[in-house]
Amino acid sequence: MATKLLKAPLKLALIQLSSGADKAANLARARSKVLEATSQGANLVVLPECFNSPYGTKYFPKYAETLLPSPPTTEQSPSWHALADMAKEGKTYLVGGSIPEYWPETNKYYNTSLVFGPEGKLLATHRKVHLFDIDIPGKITFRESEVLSPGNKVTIVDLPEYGKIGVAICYDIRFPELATIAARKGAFLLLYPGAFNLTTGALHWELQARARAMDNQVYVGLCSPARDMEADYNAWGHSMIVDPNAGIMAQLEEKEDVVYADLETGRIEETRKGIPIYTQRRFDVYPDVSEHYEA
Ligand SMILES: NC(=O)CCC(=O)C(=O)O
Repeated sequence: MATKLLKAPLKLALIQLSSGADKAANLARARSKVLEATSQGANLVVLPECFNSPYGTKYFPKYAETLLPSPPTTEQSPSWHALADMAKEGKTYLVGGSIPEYWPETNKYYNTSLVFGPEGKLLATHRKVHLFDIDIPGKITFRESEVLSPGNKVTIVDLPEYGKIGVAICYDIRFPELATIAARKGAFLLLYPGAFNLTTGALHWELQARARAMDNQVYVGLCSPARDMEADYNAWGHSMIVDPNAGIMAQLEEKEDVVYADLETGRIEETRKGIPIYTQRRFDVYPDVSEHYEA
């Protein structure tokens, strides 16, 4: 029998973390929530975008950490070490949301996600590829590119017991090519730490999650910070997990909480058998976006 994309049942947990200005307090809170999730049996835990700081261009330089040499020292990157320790303590795979990263050689900042394995080893790094630059008059203007530089790769991480996952950050979800490349390279799950807001969250959060699942017939998880109406940026919340048929498995409200779902082997194959878009593509009519990507 052909191997399934998801090789073993997996409990996924998304932590809709409430964080504030105190980085050490944010890291301690993240640790307690990660361990709460692993005590419930989670094998893969996800934190939100900018989980260790407020979200906003003025905060990126203040909270940025340097990730080289690898591993960095605790002074260079307390978050790197906190995440590695959480993963090891909870014996879990951990997608560490994202943190602002500073790259001294080029004097550039990035919005970066660190992925750790159950032994506390760094497995992958994803720098947000598409920067959140939008202007909806009277509603929201935001320009990450005033401070940040974009990453330049698709991130696919192999979790040996389970299979491959695609990791990207927030606004990246609006660019379906990243998702399609990861899925065509064998990912069973696409994860997006992300902080939509009250305008775009209401418009598109659920739609984006379900669309990426539907297009690619894979599981999708979106992990938001909890909403804080005292903060400069009000996150949408509503962290959610979607199945390969684009059905919502579980979704939170806006408060701090953890959302879980049991991902089953065979669901992707069953979905693709029923609606076989996966084998019906017409690469003689349009290009395969994954063709030139080396996993
Ligand atoms: N942090 C982000 O990238 C926000 C993206 C967002 O709100 C959107 O609508 O897209």
